[in-house]
Amino acid sequence: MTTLTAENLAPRDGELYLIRAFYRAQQADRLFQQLLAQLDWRQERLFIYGRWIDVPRLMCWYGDPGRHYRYSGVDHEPLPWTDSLLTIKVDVESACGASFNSVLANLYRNGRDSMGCHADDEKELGRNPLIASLSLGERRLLRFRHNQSRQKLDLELRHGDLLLMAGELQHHWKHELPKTRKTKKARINLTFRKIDQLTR
Ligand SMILES: O=C(O)CCC(=O)C(=O)O
Ligand SMILES: [Fe+2]
Repeated sequence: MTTLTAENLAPRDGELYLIRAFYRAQQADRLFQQLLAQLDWRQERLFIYGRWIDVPRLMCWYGDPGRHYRYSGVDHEPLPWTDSLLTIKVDVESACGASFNSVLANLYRNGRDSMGCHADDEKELGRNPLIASLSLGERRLLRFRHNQSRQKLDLELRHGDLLLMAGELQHHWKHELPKTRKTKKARINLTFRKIDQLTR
């Protein structure tokens, strides 16, 4: 495990820190295998233009009880933390000096799986959220685009890398994980988040 000495990679309007090999290969291998086998991976579906579409990846949501979160248009109650997720959470928290109460896990089974362009700007995350994103398995491209200038920033996320998104980033940039023909192998991504309890 390495700690934060990174420079801000965002050219403007936000903060992006990339810690390469936060977990070294061997430990990253072990975590990848554990998460792949142990997490409760689910196929979510979206109702678009009158029909149900499979989301192009598997997902699951873990966290402290009561930390509801909306994704794919559905309100989700978190699953209870697993040992592996708790271990990672503690490591990530000490690296970035912040605490998290939930994690969204995504499994991209191969290069055909993807995530569309979005910002993590849900109200529950607060105004300028810190989101810590751990990559395991195949390397994939994460593409950022600035809302006004359309400036593009591509980051290759590799096995064991930790990416921190902070400051105003979610207000000014969107990000996506495009499909690719370069790989047929799987990648897991964990995004640790702090969800405020909103009164509803
Ligand atoms: O898989 C990734 O690296 C991106 C995940 C992401 O943007 C999200 O979960 O909000
Ligand atoms: Fe995101």
